[in-house]
Amino acid sequence: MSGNAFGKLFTVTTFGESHGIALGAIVDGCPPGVELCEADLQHDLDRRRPGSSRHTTQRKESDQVRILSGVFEGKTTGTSIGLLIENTDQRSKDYAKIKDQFRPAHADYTYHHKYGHRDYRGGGRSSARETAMRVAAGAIAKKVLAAQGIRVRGYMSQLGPIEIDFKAWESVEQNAFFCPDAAKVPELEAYMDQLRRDQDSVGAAITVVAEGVPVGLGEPVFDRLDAELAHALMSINAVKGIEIGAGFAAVAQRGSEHRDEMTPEGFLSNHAGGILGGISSGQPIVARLALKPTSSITTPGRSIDVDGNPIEVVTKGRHDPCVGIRATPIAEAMMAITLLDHWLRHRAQNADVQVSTPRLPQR
Ligand SMILES: Cc1cc2nc3c(=O)[nH]c(=O)nc-3n(C[C@H](O)[C@H](O)[C@H](O)COP(=O)(O)O)c2cc1C
Ligand SMILES: C=C(O[C@@H]1CC(C(=O)O)=C[C@@H](OP(=O)(O)O)[C@H]1O)C(=O)O
Repeated sequence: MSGNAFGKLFTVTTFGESHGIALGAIVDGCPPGVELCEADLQHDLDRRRPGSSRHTTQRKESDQVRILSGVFEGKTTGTSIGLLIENTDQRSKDYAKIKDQFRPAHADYTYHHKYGHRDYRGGGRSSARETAMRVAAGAIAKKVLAAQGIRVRGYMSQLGPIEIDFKAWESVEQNAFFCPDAAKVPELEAYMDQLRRDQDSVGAAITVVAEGVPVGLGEPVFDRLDAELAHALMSINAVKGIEIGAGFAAVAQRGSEHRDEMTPEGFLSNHAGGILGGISSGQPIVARLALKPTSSITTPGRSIDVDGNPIEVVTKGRHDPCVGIRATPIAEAMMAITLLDHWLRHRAQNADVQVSTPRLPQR
């Protein structure tokens, strides 16, 4: 196992390099009888796709997905779903100059030492191009969850130094940033335009929210839902931090403030982020991701080559000046995959559990 699979009952395995022939995924554990077609996956793939605004990499991929197996007469069969996206716009010559160099903050140095042989074209397997397949698999998970009343959505909550308050879900899909505050978009655009002129990159934060999650998903000890969510979200390229609910702000809170008090009408706050004891509480699950700035920039930086000589690296080519701009659909996908896996596990073990205590209304 080369660490390319995720999940226990609903599992996702991916293959393919950024400049190889194609990317693919094998999705196992999807319940049978789910109506599924390529269009169900394409919407989220289009949201993630490179080259769709001037603020992202200019690599132009249509990311048209094909369902190769696991669907018959428009419905999932319960067997492995095979997915394929062809690469069509590789420009491997961009990487010829840095083939024997290590870009600081990319995976070149670690892949070189781990494997002794690496596909330098586009970073090979280390490229975030791989996340297209997670988004395709995540769209399947979203569809199954939606039938259970569970909805996973995300938005950009910070771009570099610019903090973004949540205003409206409707705004999120109406700009290139997944920004929930339409009034902030011109500031984000101006910041990105200056950043490109500066030949630099910047980090970002993404917030992902799952609503309608029933109480009970998760496991009490090792596979705690928060631990598995952190695993899933941290496995996205360039993610350097995850918060659930209050996250690191909990450090400065007092117990009397942090605890989410309960009334028969529901919880009065959600500092827990919808998870208590590793198990969903029925409140919205809220996670925040910190993404680092892109490593591939044209500002010269010090590094070494494969022979250990000091060099100056300048990475030309087509790169995202802020990788967080395209990360929202990826984060949604990883949350949806994790939740569906736990939803199936919970159903398998606890479908017959009867509790006479009423459940708190969701708010
Ligand atoms: C959506 C997305 C797009 C990315 N685009 C680029 C890019 O254009 N250039 C680049 O150098 N890194 C890009 N990255 C980040 C690299 O893939 C990542 O930094 C690299 O794999 C090293 O892994 P690490 O940052 O997780 O340690 C992107 C990441 C994401 C999530
Ligand atoms: C291709 C995608 O993003 C790529 C992610 C990436 C990286 O290093 O992660 C580097 C760039 O690759 P290339 O130099 O081949 O264009 C991005 O364009 C994609 O997301 O589909």
